[in-house]
Amino acid sequence: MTTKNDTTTITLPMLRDRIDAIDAQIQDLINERAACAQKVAEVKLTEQGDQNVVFYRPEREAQVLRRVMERNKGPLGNEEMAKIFRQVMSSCLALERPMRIAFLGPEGTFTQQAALKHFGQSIISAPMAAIDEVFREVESGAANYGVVPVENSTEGVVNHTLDSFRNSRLKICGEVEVRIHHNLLVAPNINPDDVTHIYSHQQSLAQCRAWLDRYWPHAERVAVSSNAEGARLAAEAGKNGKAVAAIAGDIASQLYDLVVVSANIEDHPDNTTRFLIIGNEKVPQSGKDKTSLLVSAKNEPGALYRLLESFERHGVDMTRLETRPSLISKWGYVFYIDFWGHCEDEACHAVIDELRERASEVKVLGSYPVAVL
Ligand SMILES: O=C(O)C(=O)C[C@]1(C(=O)O)C=C[C@@H](O)C=C1
Repeated sequence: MTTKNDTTTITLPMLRDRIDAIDAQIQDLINERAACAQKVAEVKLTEQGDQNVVFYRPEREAQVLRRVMERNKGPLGNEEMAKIFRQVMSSCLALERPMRIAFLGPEGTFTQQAALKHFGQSIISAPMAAIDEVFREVESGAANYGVVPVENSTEGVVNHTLDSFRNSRLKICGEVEVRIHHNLLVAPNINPDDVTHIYSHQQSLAQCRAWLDRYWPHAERVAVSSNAEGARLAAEAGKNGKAVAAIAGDIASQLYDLVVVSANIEDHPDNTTRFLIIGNEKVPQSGKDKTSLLVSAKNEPGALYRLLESFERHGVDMTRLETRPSLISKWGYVFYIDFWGHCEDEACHAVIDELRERASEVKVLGSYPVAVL
């Protein structure tokens, strides 16, 4: 190989030598960074005392990743570069204190994928059987943080998650989005043409409704607790020669050794789920934040209008408004409101103060950095 205007030949061994030298430099620098993180842990322990030291700092991580993307010159893309730094920080944090992360299990769910996307690979995974168990695990201190699904771009909100915030003191300290690709899966010994039942989580079945109506109108759809559980059941059934299929993602198909009959069967190609990170601490401002509130309106004419008017007047941009039954009075409702900004930003603070005067209850569920990756 020769370069333009240059007669010097660049050989493969030369390039590999150069890569080896760069790798050695990167390795030294990563270890230098890791040693810094260890020092950070010592400072945190001295400043905060042994009890309740907060090692994980979502606002700082978001700032680091945003800066990585802003200064990136390529040829690696911004996201690719941020993913590398995501893992570097994950390793550094594990060196400070390994984080136990509870998520809606079993192993292989999209929620696990979200946990790994948000925290990196260096975590202790704690799969839970249900959303309220994730909340309990974090409340009890058995897990440092939890990850739960909150809304899907095709199917809307995950009611269980919203309802779990009612009686919980946990705070939302982050969000993460995952593109959801579904596959129709069977055990290797099963002929797909024989399939009589299709197992998956009810949300996943709904996200593939049109595809199932078209290609599998006669197979019975069976809702189970998660799509990974559906994959496990399909694998078990296959061992007994039963022609059962599952709808699940790539991780679950690999985990349970299933064969992909059809890939990417979701009805909407941009099918995305948003997950929340829940923890025990409030998160300081990161410079680009969102806030989530739970608001009980007074049962009187114009009550909702007066809540919304406050956002408009202070120029605070709402991103979501959900209504759920209040569970206290029949036909009473509570509202889940998300908006841009941090509860300590002046305008957001003013809105929250006004809502407290106008609503019967306002609970700040958390202010947290907008998802970076
Ligand atoms: O800055 C800190 O507080 C750190 O602990 C360092 C660090 C990092 O590796 O950059 C690690 C973990 C935190 O969640 C945030 C950042």
